[in-house]
Amino acid sequence: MPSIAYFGPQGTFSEQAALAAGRPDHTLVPEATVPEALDAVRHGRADLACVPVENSVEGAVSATMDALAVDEPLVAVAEVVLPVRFSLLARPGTTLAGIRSVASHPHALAQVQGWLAKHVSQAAQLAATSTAAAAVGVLDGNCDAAITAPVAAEHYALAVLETGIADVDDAVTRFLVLQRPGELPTPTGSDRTSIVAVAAYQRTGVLAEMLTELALRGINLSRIESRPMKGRLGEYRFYLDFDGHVAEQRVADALAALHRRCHEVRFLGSYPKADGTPTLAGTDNADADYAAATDWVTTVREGRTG
Ligand SMILES: O=C(O)C(=O)C[C@]1(C(=O)O)C=C[C@@H](O)C=C1
Repeated sequence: MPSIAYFGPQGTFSEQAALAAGRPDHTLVPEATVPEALDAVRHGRADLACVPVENSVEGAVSATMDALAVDEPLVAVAEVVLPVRFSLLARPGTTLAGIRSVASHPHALAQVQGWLAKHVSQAAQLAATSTAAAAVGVLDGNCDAAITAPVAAEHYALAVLETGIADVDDAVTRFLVLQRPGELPTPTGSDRTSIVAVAAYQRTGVLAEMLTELALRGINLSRIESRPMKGRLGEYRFYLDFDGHVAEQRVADALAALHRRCHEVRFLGSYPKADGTPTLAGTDNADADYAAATDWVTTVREGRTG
């Protein structure tokens, strides 16, 4: 039976995202960390991995960004965007006033700072590997309460002290569903392409050059992040998300240009956008425009026209 590894244990937002990915034939396999979920796919223990990539409040999930840039390449085949509101779970009988420590994933804690300051300001905040791992920590007696996904209450014998917690009402997290490189998803007209590019650092204006390759082809950039290369200061990987599918000529053309300009380009997938909004493309950049232009150059080369 095919399987999806997700950032677990049971009861995380990542599990919810894996369930929402629309693969009812896949069994769900919890992994303790994002790199382990990705490695499960790299090493053939799972067919797909579902991991968080960015949150509208806290930004990039660096564990995911870093793990996607190294080791065997994986490519995204889908994205899932979930609204993020949290529950506060504790052992039965615990009161808000009695909570001395509250644990969660750092991303989750960052999204509820206002609520914690107002309601449990006395509690020390502890980092857990995930929201559900924090719930396990409460059961194990390592902390008094956990900030979790609401669904965690169905998996762990803990009391729900509060639910619907969010400093930002409309907060969302975006997850990627990834597989080993293989057949690409069919273009839908509402697609996103993700890449990681390592620029030639010593060249002045190199980032502007890279972005110009997209802009000239009418490609809409939807996200740019940088992460350090780790070994030295001043060297970065750039993560670019942009509208369009590599099957479209303007995107293929831009990728080829980036490949020429950069030390390294890693393709992270072309996949349907979760919100279904149509691909934004400037004028004169349709496949037919590229085909007509290529035909014309051919006639010039063959001496058939001026
Ligand atoms: O711990 C979880 O439940 C996760 O799926 C991780 C994660 C994250 O990394 O941002 C996902 C969504 C929420 O924003 C908080 C935590």
